[in-house]
Amino acid sequence: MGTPHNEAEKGEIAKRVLMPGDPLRAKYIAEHFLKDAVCFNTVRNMLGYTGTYKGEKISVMGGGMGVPSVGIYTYELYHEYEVEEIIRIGSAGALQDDVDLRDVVIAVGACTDSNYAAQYNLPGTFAPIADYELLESAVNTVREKGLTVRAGNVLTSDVFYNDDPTVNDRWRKMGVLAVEMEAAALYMNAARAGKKALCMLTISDHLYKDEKLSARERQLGFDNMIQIALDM
Ligand SMILES: Nc1nc2c(nc(Br)n2[C@@H]2O[C@H](CO)[C@@H](O)[C@H]2O)c(=O)[nH]1
Repeated sequence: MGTPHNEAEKGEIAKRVLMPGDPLRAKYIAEHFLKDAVCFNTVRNMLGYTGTYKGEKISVMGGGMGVPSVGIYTYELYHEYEVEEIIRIGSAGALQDDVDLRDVVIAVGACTDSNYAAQYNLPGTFAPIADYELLESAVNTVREKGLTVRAGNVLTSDVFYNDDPTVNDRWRKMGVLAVEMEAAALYMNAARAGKKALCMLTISDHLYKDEKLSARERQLGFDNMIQIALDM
């Protein structure tokens, strides 16, 4: 049957889904970390796979860039495919001096400049937050691996190239750790569906230091985060 964006049949997607932005990373994870991985979606090349890790069924699927894209794919996973947990594994730009390249940032909450929450007609400002059990499990796993983890607020922005150069300074003064473009939509969809979500990010660029990871270092950092998501 499927949906307008996902040709998977019901039952083909596991209860837990890892979600990188880039579908080619979903392919990479399926090929390098999962056993007996089977592709369940090729619509718009937003690749998704289901395989096993240490005997447990798990799926991995790209979510694309930005709130609208992740809003579509995660809504369908929760509502059409009975997915229970979605763990976004992505990358982000650092906003704080004490957040460094290769750090793992776990989004306790996701501030946003997106209008996504307007659909709920709430009498105030909704706080998009991670599921506590997933958060605790991820933080413990990162610590067991001796990696640096920062847990705090992130910014989910709808704009990558902002015409106003001062916006980052204003989020920075509020202690926001990093900026990306998807977490808030995932957290709002999970809250509305009564399901679980977590967003883990590796820092691949720094907005206040002229530092960037090489492609090799970016891949290494991503492998660490995949391992955390699989072992948590
Ligand atoms: N807006 C924004 N998004 C970023 C940044 N660094 C990274 Br990696 N991203 C993420 O990478 C994609 C944009 O390059 C989006 O999916 C974001 O989640 C950044 O400095 N700013």
